[in-house]
Amino acid sequence: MVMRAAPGILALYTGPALAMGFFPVAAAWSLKLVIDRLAAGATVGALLLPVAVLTATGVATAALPHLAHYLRTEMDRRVGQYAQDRLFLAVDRFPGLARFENPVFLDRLRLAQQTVVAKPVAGQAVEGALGVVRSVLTIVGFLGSLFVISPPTMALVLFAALPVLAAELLLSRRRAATVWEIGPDERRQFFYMGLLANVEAAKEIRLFGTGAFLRGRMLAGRRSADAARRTVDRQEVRIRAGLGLLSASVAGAGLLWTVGSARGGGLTPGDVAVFLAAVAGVQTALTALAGDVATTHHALLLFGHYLAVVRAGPELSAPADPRPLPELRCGIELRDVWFRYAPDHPWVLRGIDLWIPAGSSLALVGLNGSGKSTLVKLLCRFYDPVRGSIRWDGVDLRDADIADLRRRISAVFQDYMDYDMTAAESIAQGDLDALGEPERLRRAARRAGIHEVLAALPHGYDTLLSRMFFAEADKRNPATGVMLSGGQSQRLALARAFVRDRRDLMILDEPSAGLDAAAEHEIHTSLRAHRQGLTSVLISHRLGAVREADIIVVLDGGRVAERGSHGQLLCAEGRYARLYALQAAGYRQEAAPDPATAPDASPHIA
Ligand SMILES: Nc1ncnc2c1ncn2[C@@H]1O[C@H](COP(=O)(O)OP(=O)(O)OP(=O)(O)O)[C@@H](O)[C@H]1O
Repeated sequence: MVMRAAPGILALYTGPALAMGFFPVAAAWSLKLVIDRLAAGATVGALLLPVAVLTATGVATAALPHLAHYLRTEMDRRVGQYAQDRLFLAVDRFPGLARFENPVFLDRLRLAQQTVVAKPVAGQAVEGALGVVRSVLTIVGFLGSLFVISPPTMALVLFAALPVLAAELLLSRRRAATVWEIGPDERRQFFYMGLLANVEAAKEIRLFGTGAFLRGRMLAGRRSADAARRTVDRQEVRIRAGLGLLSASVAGAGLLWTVGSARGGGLTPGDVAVFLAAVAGVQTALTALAGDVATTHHALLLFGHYLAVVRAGPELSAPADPRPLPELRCGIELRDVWFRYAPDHPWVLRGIDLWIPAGSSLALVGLNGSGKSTLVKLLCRFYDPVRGSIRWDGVDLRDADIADLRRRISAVFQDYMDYDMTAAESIAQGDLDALGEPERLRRAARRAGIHEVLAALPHGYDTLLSRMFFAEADKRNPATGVMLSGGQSQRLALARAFVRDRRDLMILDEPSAGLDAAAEHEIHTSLRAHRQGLTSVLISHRLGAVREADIIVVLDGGRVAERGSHGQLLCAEGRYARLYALQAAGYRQEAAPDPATAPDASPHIA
């Protein structure tokens, strides 16, 4: 990845990073030559070269780390950008919703974001790998020096190195495993942190006084994650202390031996200097080597999460040779559709058979949890039926290209989005081609009954519908951004669906739940007027809003309990008729004292 994202920088960085491995050995040998020649009364000319090498290595040792640091930082920036792009490209390509609801996958995604995008793990791996090579160069240079002076000392130093390496590898594996193990605790912690700082949650938290309770839960997650980290830290301290003792013993034994040999005339003063530099240099390089191996190992283990996300294939099958999905001419058929969100979850849809003729309006009604929203999610192919099929003019949705299908659908979902963008951009999310077509945006806004509100904003359609991006100084200036009311935001979501004109299927999942009665009436009248051959599926708990639909389907426990027109269902005197009567009675009772002040003219499912 580094080679793809920053090849030039990597090449530049490799040179100084490796060169630094030679410097300690070159400096030690130059020092030996200076000391030995001085002791032998050498001329200035004979001292010049070793002194020059000593000076040059000193200068390079002082300067190169700064250059290397700059190159490393630049490399991290480029790799971070590349990784971020690749990661979110992969996420954007997941066709369905299942991955976003899978906690294990969400953990991987979070770790990938934290370690590869936000932190330069790839750069760490490269630096670690180069560090390993650099340390090996230093160690080989010094071991060679020790071999010249005393082969047994070299063997002793080498022997002491092996436990250091083994221990560092063990620690690195433990640390990486801990990062994964504490995932659920961290997720819990982030959830509560988000909740405590969330403007939507702030109202309930304050009114219900749940702040301390939520904070307690957040801290419990934190304490549990910290306890796991502390265990690894303690293990690390114990192992590192033992290794330090081993290193000090090796250095002490070596020192005794060289001083004794030098006194006996077996070694020159320069040899003693090289020996001391070699023992210190090998131990420093070994510690660095072990640290670099551990860093690289840890970085690569974490990088595995990034690769798992980037390489995760589509969770919905994609046909090798997709069948074209033409304009809807006949209708959409649900054939014995069974669905549950996971194998260990209960069935949500249980054998739905449904025919939605092209050009008709179908309304789905039913109690909470009866499966209405799930059914429309299947129509958009966010999930596939577990059994049965959904056919678009006879073509099973699984045999068509998903992008083709979605191009033919427009929708307002129950949990519609509020975008922190300008009004124009927010509407144009429905069809980005409309960004350059203000008249299309205005037409959609008019249909959704929000045009007047948007036109009256300080910068009209170019007003930012958010207060979150401002500098402190702009905060008091309403022209920099405004907040819409809940109902106005819902109308904006409708405008977003309307701007996707010329689509075959319009899905409206409670499009008017946040609107007042007059607005709801106006929206439904507008929908009827603009339908013109459009096939629509409407979900609403207000039965007054669905009575005009061509077909009304009552879902109960994931099954179709009744179907027919409003009149037919009333005559059948089944569930629909009972619910309708119940709602109508409620309104009659409320409306009786003063019909003019009745809050809502259409009945609701209780
Ligand atoms: N993402 C999900 N994962 C697991 N279960 C889910 C998920 N979404 C919905 N369910 C479950 O599926 C069932 C049907 O939910 P659905 O949202 O389709 O009902 P609905 O009829 O639209 O309800 P409402 O009228 O409250 O909007 C519910 O029992 C719900 O708990």
